[in-house]
Amino acid sequence: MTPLLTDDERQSALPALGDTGWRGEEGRDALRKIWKFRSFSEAWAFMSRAALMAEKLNHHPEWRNVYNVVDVTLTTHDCHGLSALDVKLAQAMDRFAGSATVETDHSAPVACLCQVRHGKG
Ligand SMILES: C[C@H](O)[C@H](O)[C@H]1CNC2=NC(N)=NC(=O)C2=N1
Repeated sequence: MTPLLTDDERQSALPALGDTGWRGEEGRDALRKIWKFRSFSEAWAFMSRAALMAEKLNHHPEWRNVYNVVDVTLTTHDCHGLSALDVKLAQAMDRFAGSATVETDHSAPVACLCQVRHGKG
């Protein structure tokens, strides 16, 4: 069983991850980061490297890719929260992502959803 990060471990690891654009995920003990690459090809190259690291660590991301955007959530299902493996994978992903743009504003006001939208943009 993978242990949850202790308060001390959180204090020492999370602020630095916050500085690179990792955020908490609403309602979960999980880290989230959204990268925007220059192309799908660069996004895929990043995902390939991250996938190999995930296999090596036997620790896998929840992620979504749309064109050049990769939206990653890290948490440890085993202990229902953050463990040292999430910190390790987050740090590795930061190395692999290089200078890709980071989107830190994850939420849009719900008011934007009040009108039915028909396709196109
Ligand atoms: C059996 C195997 O060790 C588990 O299924 C691993 C695989 N990858 C995993 N990934 C993540 N994020 N959390 C886990 O608890 C986890 N468990």
